[in-house]
Amino acid sequence: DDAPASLAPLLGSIAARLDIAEQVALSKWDSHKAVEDRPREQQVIAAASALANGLDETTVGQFFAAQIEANKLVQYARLSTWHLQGQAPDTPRQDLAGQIRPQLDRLQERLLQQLADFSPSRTDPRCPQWLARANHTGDMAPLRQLAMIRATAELCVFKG
Ligand SMILES: C=C(O[C@@H]1C=C(C(=O)O)C=C[C@H]1O)C(=O)O
Repeated sequence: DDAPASLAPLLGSIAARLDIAEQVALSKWDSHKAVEDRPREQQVIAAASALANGLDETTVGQFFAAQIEANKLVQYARLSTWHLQGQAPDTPRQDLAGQIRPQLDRLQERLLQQLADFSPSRTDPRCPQWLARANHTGDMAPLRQLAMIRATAELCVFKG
């Protein structure tokens, strides 16, 4: 009952997108901008739908909405910790519009390709178990685990 080979690369790219949330949160700490930016979210989803890769728009929209929700979850958690500490880490910053968002954009195509590759397995009854196993591997930080669970929440499709 091993997961199909297409799952690990998809989860790797989902995690890579979540890694970027750290930089996003730092940028928002500095700028005092809200975590949530609806117009930007709509752009992200529209751009993904345009690439589509043979996937239907509902699937693409739902998948990227989940990535965005997971990304915000990481940001809210980081900001909360930094408020508690009264400071954010003194690490090098990246520019949101000039560097961070272009990085997120560059991940889109890879995510879509990997989602398309995994697509035939989405309706497999073992799908939730494959994901659960992947999301409960020993060494994952609690916040990363929660974010991965959120990001993959709609990946499996239940039929019947
Ligand atoms: C990552 C950001 O923060 C939030 C998450 C987004 C995303 O995951 O793409 C988009 C907009 C924001 O609601 C951002 O502002 O770019």
